[in-house]
Amino acid sequence: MTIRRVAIIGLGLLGGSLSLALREKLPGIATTGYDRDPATRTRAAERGLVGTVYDTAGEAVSGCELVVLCVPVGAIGEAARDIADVLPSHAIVSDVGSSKRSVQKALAEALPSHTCVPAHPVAGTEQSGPDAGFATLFDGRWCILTPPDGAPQQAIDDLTALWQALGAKVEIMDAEHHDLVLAVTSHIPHLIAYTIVGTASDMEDVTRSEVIKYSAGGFRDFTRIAASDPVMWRDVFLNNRDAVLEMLGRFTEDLTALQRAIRSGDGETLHELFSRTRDIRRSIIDEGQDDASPDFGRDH
Ligand SMILES: NC(=O)c1ccc[n+]([C@@H]2O[C@H](COP(=O)([O-])OP(=O)(O)OC[C@H]3O[C@@H](n4cnc5c(N)ncnc54)[C@H](O)[C@@H]3O)[C@@H](O)[C@H]2O)c1
Ligand SMILES: O=C(O)C(=O)C[C@]1(C(=O)O)C=C[C@@H](O)C=C1
Repeated sequence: MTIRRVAIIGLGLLGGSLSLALREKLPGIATTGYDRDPATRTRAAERGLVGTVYDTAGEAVSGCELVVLCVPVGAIGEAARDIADVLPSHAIVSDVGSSKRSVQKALAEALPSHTCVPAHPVAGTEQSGPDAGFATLFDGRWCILTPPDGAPQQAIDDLTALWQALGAKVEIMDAEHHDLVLAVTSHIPHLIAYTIVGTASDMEDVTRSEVIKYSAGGFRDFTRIAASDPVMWRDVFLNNRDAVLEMLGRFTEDLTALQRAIRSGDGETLHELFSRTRDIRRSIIDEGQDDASPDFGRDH
């Protein structure tokens, strides 16, 4: 199917970036948008994020071939129900949510007769809202598609071609596997950042000005991640509960082993782990340079 018109529901960081990337890289495609927050709709129109911002989701999806839901994963069901009665029957529905199992279920329940192909562009920042988006966010980044069994190949191909045209590399994955992988690579790192910054703040009596004063070091990296949107991340943890809890169990065991090594003065264990993790960091950097990743080296 030729995609001529794309509706974007949710005009924050991801919706805004997707709209700007579409407008810049695929200018032949018309874009429409809706956000449930009136102030966001006004700002999105001022920034020209999409061709037309509508006051209802129904108007935004009218006549489109593709709808992309760019809302927190806990709001996907509601956003899909909002358009269910007016969505053109041939339209493909996708999303950008950070967890995929619950999204797949919510879409199947809300839109049983439509073609739904969930997606997750693994690219973002700690910013949110209609001013946060930028057109190059997806350049050289992975976008993981998690089509349910029986999804039409044509729809998968159309979505793959679209994300590739926006600069992303596409991978197809089972939703369950996606959630397990992302629990380790994205969700638990965020949980650790939220925890360490929370712990430091709870210790304010002891640390007070030192937290600010010395935050140019490793702690500063954690504060960037811990500044990420609270609604988005609340929803990620509630919607990827099983995978996060499973991986958190393994993480806790490894942390306990390190605790034991420190207590018993086992420097060999510490040195071996730290050498291994340094190699991992170096290989990620090498890969990033090969990809010319756009935000590599930004101020973390
Ligand atoms: N932030 C990241 O780094 C990142 C990266 C990849 C994927 N994601 C995923 O992208 C999605 C959007 O995240 P974001 O960072 O753009 O958040 P954001 O807060 O910047 O934008 C979300 C927008 O959705 C709107 N919204 C909420 N419920 C709605 C509804 N029912 N109907 C219409 N609009 C609604 C909000 O008003 C808000 O403007 C989330 O599912 C998130 O998991 C985020
Ligand atoms: O760079 C960041 O700020 C991010 O947290 C981006 C990040 C990630 O964890 O890598 C966050 C959530 C996503 O779903 C995808 C990307």
